[in-house]
Amino acid sequence: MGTQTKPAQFGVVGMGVMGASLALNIADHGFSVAVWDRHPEAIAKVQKENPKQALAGYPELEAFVSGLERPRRILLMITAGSPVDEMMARLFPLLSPGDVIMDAGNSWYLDTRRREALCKEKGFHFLGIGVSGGEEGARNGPSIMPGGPKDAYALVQPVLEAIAARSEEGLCVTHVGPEGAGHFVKMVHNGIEYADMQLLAETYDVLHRGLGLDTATLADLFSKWNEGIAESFLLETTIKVLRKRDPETGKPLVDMVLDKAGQKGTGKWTVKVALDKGVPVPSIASALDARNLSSQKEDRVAASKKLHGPSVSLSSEEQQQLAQWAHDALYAARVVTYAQGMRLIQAASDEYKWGVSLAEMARIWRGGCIIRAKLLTPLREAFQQQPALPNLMVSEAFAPVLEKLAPSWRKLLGTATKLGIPVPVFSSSLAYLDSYRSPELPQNLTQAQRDAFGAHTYQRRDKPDAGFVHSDWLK
Ligand SMILES: NC(=O)C1=CN([C@@H]2O[C@H](COP(=O)(O)OP(=O)(O)OC[C@H]3O[C@@H](n4cnc5c(N)ncnc54)[C@H](OP(=O)(O)O)[C@@H]3O)[C@@H](O)[C@H]2O)C=CC1
Ligand SMILES: O=C(CO)[C@H](O)[C@H](O)COP(=O)(O)O
Repeated sequence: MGTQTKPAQFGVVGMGVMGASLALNIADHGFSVAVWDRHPEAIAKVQKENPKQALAGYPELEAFVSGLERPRRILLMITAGSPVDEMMARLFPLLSPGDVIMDAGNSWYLDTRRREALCKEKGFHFLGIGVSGGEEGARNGPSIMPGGPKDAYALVQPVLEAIAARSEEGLCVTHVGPEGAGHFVKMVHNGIEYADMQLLAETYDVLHRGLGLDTATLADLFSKWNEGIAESFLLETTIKVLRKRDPETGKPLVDMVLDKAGQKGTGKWTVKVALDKGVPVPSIASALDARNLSSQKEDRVAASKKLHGPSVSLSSEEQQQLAQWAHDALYAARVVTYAQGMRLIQAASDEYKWGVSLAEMARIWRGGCIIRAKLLTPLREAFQQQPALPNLMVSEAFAPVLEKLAPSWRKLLGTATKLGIPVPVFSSSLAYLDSYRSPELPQNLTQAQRDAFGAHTYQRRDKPDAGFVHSDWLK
């Protein structure tokens, strides 16, 4: 296992996929790193596979903590939830005032607030840090979203800045805000990730099943798209996935994958929080529902025998234009998805007085993270020019783009609906755009219905100062 005599500058707890990669990344940048995992063999494995990084591994937690220079900087990269509380409880008796605990997993932001308060009581610092980029990002440069007290951030800033991704717009790390701001932003990042992934899945479905393009042709088409405005890490990943062949059958590997999507919970949290805060995020909610519905495989198979879709063919215009419509709709729907996520972050930042800069969030997402995309550059500029922008969709940069692309988007939806191919995120995103741009919505009827059956009262348009009134609708 091996220990070192000179105290290590940084400690990492958890040698799973992300913890091991982050520890190696930190070591690559010249910091001495001590590591601990509850299973010593996990430590030995990382050390054996990476002899150059010389990680100091400790099977005993006490020795690991003693082996760190003060103030100790300990990053937890373990399963979110109760394991983090358990780990902190084990660390507390071993720490000294001024030591810093960082939780870099996908933790619930209210847990982060609670943990920070608990650490403060005990004289320790606590940071809740969102990390995005998967295993590769953690190893070579993730996007990092740290939240917590600024003085605690200052103690770890050089390390986080050394290991973060760099884009043309700078380092992909910044202090997001106090308390759970970092984990909140990471949660919304994941919500956007769900919607963007589902948009790509819907695009693939319409062009594959609807237009009959095979996976190789789709990969070529998406590669062309990825050279233009639609460029993104998730599109790039989709291309790689579509090109992969199954060594066993020689078929495209994606065709061998069972169509039941899993999830670990951050998408669900995003939707729950959005509901609590009254911020509509229909694109993210539809993506979550799409995963949930996909998991009901047996029901879907049974239903397919009773509920039949349309039997129609595409017009020659649809055959020629569908790919272009899909391209335009993908970009426009993505803008709308990011608009919802940004609105949700703004709402939380206002409520908790976090002072999160949306422009900075767009900047640190430009490299390293799963939702990095070309559109984040004009998105950042939009929030830089107008920090109090009510919604990204009405920005000078994006309003004309949405105007221009919406006709293609409507055509795509029309064609998909005609074919009976589900496009839940494309359609809910367009409904969001259409609702947001409507000065009139039919909720006058909703209010009248509420008042009619439950005397819930309503406001009159012609007497705005009259307050809430009731009518006897049913007589
Ligand atoms: N994978 C990804 O792409 C990303 C993951 N994350 C987040 O990072 C965190 C870690 O994820 P990942 O590395 O993928 O997961 P892994 O399952 O690979 O690793 C989990 C780690 O947590 C440790 N662990 C679990 N329970 C306990 C406990 N009670 N006490 C101490 N250690 C415990 C495990 O130890 P042992 O192996 O010994 O059981 C292991 O080291 C999660 O919060 C995840 O949501 C964030 C961004 C991206
Ligand atoms: O945090 C991440 C990326 O930033 C993870 O990849 C994300 O948790 C995956 O989520 P899910 O398993 O729910 O699809």
